[in-house]
Amino acid sequence: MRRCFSKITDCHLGFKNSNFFLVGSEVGSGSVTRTIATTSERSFSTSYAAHQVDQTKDNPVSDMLIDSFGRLHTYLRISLTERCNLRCQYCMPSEGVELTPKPQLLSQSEIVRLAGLFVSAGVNKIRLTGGEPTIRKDIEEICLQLSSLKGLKNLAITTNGITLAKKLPKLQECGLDSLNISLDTLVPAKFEFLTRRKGHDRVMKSIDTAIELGYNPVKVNCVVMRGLNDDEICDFVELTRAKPINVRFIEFMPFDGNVWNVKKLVPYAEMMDKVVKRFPSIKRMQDHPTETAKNFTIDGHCGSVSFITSMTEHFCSGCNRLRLLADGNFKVCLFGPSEVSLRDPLRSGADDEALREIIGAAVKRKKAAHAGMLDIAKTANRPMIHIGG
Ligand SMILES: Nc1nc2c(ncn2[C@@H]2O[C@H](COP(=O)(O)OP(=O)(O)OP(=O)(O)O)[C@@H](O)[C@H]2O)c(=O)[nH]1
Ligand SMILES: C[S@@+](CC[C@H](N)C(=O)[O-])C[C@H]1O[C@@H](n2cnc3c(N)ncnc32)[C@H](O)[C@@H]1O
Ligand code: SF4
Ligand code: SF4
Repeated sequence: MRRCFSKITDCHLGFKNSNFFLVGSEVGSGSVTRTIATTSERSFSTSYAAHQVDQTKDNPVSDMLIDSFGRLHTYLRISLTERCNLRCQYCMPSEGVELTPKPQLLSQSEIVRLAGLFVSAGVNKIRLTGGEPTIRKDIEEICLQLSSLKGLKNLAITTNGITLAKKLPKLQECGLDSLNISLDTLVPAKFEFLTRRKGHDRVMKSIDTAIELGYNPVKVNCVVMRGLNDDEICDFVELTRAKPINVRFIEFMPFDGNVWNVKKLVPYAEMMDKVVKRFPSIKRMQDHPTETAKNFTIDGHCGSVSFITSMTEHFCSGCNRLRLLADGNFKVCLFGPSEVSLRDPLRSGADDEALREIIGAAVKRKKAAHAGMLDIAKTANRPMIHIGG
């Protein structure tokens, strides 16, 4: 994706006193180089500057997508369905979740209309998620229509990969640019335990199909849980030696109905200790300031490794994400319970301007960061399967 560095040029990361820091030369200030963010003090006074790198010149970000901390929201996650063909323990309760009746879910044309509104305001990346987005029957048509939106630079999907191998060639033709596939274990029996369903071989096949079709990197999302799959961290890293994949270890997050407790959380620092011992050449890469992941390379590996540290080192100061849920609710933060319906005004005949006002007001109410770890666990929120990650 092409980036326009409208205010900051020549961004790079440095490393000092155990902190990575982002340095940028600012246009219009005599190219003065200064530290604009560190991992320990990624403060909000600097986040606006860091965010300028997320603007594209041909699709500038309108006020509707800028929050009260100056964060530019250029990434929209759309949940296409609340249903899924797996039942992952970390995502949903064993008894399943309450499903919104079909007529109350967004139709294809409603999704495209709302997405068009966001893209015309400056969103340049859309991720389809769910539930499992690939089980939606009209997914190809949705991809085709979204990928045609002027100003959209990247159409991505997060999927469990169960039915992906068969569907991917067509989805690629319909404009799907990037792929994240979830896989938490390399052991088939454990997969069945974790997901309460069979299908490990199908997910592995989907990863290989995605590589064959030229997706690079194929991102592999692995939620790490103590006593369940933390013994497989180095095996996942080993996979990146020969496969052009980016394995992303995700800290286990609490949501309604999942099996989270603090003892099951494996903190980033602990995961990293394991990896460094076995792969001492691991090196931090330059991260984009709005990314969820901290990214690393290892000598001799054609893939890479990342960590998504929502629980122990949040990345809220660089947040550029908004969420449209399958029932048409708009959610400005993954961990925030606050939601507003876009479906209802849309169905009552609201014009684009009225919808923009509702969206803009919700964005302005977005908080600086999420609550502390244990507070998140106590906050009322939906199950993850409704939110889509
Ligand atoms: N705390 C937090 N976690 C997020 C956010 N967005 C995604 N995640 C988590 O990151 C993990 C991977 O999510 P993905 O669906 O692959 O999305 P992504 O990390 O934005 O993917 P890329 O666009 O490829 O970087 C999941 O556990 C998500 O719940 C966010 O805005 N905040
Ligand atoms: C909710 S799923 C939806 C998309 C698709 N069904 C899938 O599994 O990839 C999106 C992402 O959220 C991650 N996820 C779900 N529950 C989580 C939790 N409790 N903590 C961290 N990540 C979680 C999944 O592993 C997946 O990568
Ligand atoms: S993580 Fe994805 S595959 Fe697993 S239950 Fe949730 S929505 Fe389904
Ligand atoms: S927790 Fe909320 S504010 Fe923080 S990165 Fe995620 S969506 Fe953004």
